[in-house]
Amino acid sequence: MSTTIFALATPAGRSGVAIIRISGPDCGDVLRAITQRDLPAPRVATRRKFYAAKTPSAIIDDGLALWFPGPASFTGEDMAELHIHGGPAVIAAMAESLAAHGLQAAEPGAFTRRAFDNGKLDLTEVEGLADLIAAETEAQRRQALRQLEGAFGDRVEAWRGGLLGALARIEAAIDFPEEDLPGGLVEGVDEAMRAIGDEIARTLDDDHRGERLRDGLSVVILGAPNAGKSSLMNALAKRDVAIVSDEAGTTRDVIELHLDLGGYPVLLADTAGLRESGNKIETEGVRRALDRASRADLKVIVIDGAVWPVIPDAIRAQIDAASILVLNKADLLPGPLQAIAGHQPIAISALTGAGLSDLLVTLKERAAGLLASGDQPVLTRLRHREALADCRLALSRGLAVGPVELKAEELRLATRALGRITGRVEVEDVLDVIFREFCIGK
Ligand SMILES: Nc1nc2c(ncn2[C@@H]2O[C@H](COP(=O)(O)OP(=O)(O)OP(=O)(O)O)[C@@H](O)[C@H]2O)c(=O)[nH]1
Ligand SMILES: [K+]
Ligand SMILES: [Mg+2]
Repeated sequence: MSTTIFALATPAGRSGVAIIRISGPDCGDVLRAITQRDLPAPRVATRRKFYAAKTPSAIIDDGLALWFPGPASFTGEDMAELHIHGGPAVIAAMAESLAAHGLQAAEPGAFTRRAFDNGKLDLTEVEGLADLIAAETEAQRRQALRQLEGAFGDRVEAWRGGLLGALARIEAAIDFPEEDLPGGLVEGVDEAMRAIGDEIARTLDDDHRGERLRDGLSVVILGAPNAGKSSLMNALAKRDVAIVSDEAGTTRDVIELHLDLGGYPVLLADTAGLRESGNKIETEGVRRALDRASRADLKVIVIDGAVWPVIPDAIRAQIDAASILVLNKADLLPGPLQAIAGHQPIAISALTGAGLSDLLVTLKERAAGLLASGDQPVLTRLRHREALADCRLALSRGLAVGPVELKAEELRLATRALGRITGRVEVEDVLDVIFREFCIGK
């Protein structure tokens, strides 16, 4: 028997309204007890006074109660919401009263765990829900909502259904050879395996766009000391995040900033100027800068307009397909710029703000090329990627083997890998499909 749990669903602290959620078998009894009234009509916000458990004549607060009888609730259990005033003392008194009625404070994620256990959400939907709550930009929100609505899980389940059908055919051929099986039974199995394997391969070949959208695009600002990297960081942040000075070697630590680039999440990093230095701390800063650069999705390489067209070798070495060249201090430079290593630099002045909008447009374009749009069901986690890769491997092995027993074993592994994604691995499924398709053992 499940326990009955409660938790504050709104952030801790002071707020106009706070919402306490309750889930479990004692929910209805406790709601009746704390309101000293009958249950409200299901899913209708109803004005109620809430009473203390230990001194039943004492009113804690006056608010709204909602009653969600299971199984048509988020967790599938009986649930309630108490909308109370969001003062710390009100919340504390309510929590104390619920605990006195025997309810347990919920662990993080406990409601969603119950929803999963009761089949209300599959694992990808659980992940979508977590991502939706964590989403900081529009594209992230759209991607998370799609996953919560089951777009990705449905695709995986459709593949799994196809493979279970193929497995059922093979199992029938193995286990019931005496049965009068329809002709051409095993034919088509390879075809299904190949078709689904190809679709999975296409899904895997996504350049990590969904994962990147979920995690945020990693963009690093690189350049020689005093090129104006921190000035650019501050200009993009529209505030003073990094120290700027005319002293070369000012920045040592990697300084991070979250940016919303037209709906795309970006983690921008300012770094130490790249140069050989006798200073231990600065050398460590340069090591950190290079480490960050090696893991970045994009590199904004800032070239110092004050020494243009001289570009130190350490900076030149960083120019590649992942870089955007920026020539800073354009206010000091007359005339047009020539391309460097095939890249046309964007002229900016971190000081005056000139050219920053051009840089932002380019950054946005490059981000759009690297990130999922949020509108397609995509892989958002390594977990999905690994399971799909396992599935695909099992399918290729299954296609390569002759004996049906071995083919069946690989198919089983393939479906199990997909089942891990949605969290629905069960042998019962195979039996279900066998009996439904062939009516064996009728
Ligand atoms: N004229 C002009 N000066 C600039 C511009 N951007 C930055 N500076 C100046 O250049 C100097 C160095 O700027 P920073 O932003 O500290 O340079 P940095 O690349 O972060 O330097 P380190 O952290 O030492 O590697 C400061 O004196 C800035 O005021 C610009 O667009 N025009
Ligand atoms: K500096
Ligand atoms: Mg700096």
